[in-house]
Amino acid sequence: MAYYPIMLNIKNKKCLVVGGGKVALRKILSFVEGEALITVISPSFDEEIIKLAAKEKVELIRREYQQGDVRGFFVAIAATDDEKVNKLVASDGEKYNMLVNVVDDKDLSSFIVPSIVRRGDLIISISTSGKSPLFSRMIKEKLESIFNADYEKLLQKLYQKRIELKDKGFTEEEKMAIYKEFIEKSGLLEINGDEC
Ligand SMILES: C[C@@]1(CC(=O)O)c2cc3[nH]c(cc4nc(cc5[nH]c(cc(n2)[C@H]1CCC(=O)O)[C@@](C)(CC(=O)O)[C@@H]5CCC(=O)O)C(CC(=O)O)=C4CCC(=O)O)c(CCC(=O)O)c3CC(=O)O
Ligand SMILES: NC(=O)C1=CN([C@@H]2O[C@H](COP(=O)(O)OP(=O)(O)OC[C@H]3O[C@@H](n4cnc5c(N)ncnc54)[C@H](O)[C@@H]3O)[C@@H](O)[C@H]2O)C=CC1
Repeated sequence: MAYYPIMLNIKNKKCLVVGGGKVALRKILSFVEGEALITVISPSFDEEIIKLAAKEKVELIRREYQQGDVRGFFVAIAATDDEKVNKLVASDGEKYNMLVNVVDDKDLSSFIVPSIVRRGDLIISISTSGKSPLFSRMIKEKLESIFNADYEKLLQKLYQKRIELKDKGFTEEEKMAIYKEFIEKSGLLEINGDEC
């Protein structure tokens, strides 16, 4: 089985995280980036989560997960340290046809979360299909040292150019040549002097 990679628009969508520990925090932070309406259910919360909830759209519900809690959410992440609870969230998600990520079991997950290098709108996503999350993180760290803020700026310029050239009567080939020249001139895709 090969995973199907997508970019989800979660803005103003109700997203649930079950669990209030370190892994939950990481997943909540990525929901915050996506401007989701976030609910977290857990009998206890790490300090960082409590701080985050004070300034972002994060609702904390201090109790254990109860069967059916996933109802009405767009996506849910089971991030507790209790395998049984994570399994219950997964089976609830299946029942209601939802997207569910289970942090300790990729086979029960309808999606898994990649490692990300974010440079504004440029998103480089790395996944090992669940085989080695540490390897994902280390590849991310390597890419972070290569893809600096210049790439974000170049992307913004390319976007401006695309808007500028839209409906101006250029052929696709002509537009591609203009974009390519822009990219080549920047030198940002040259590795050891070679264009990659
Ligand atoms: C399947 C997946 C499900 C999911 O969470 O979506 C999953 C599952 C598991 N992770 C485990 C361990 C670790 N996870 C990390 C880190 C990250 N894990 C992330 C994603 C994923 N982790 C999905 C697949 C990603 C892929 O395809 O590569 C990242 C990329 C994104 C994120 O979590 O937001 C984030 C990097 C964030 C960053 O970029 O910095 C580290 C390293 C660290 O913490 O530094 C370790 C310890 C080292 C190691 O084990 O490799 C365990 C064992 C737990 C145990 O033993 O108890 C399981 C369960 C299992 O494999 O069964
Ligand atoms: N996917 C990933 O990237 C990774 C996954 N893991 C897995 O994630 C699990 C969680 O790890 P951490 O966040 O470090 O653990 P943690 O101990 O920091 O947090 C666990 C949280 O689960 C909550 N919880 C326990 N029972 C609950 C219930 N019935 N309902 C709701 N919440 C409940 C606890 O209150 C606590 O907030 C680990 O057991 C491990 O298997 C660990 C590392 C990385």
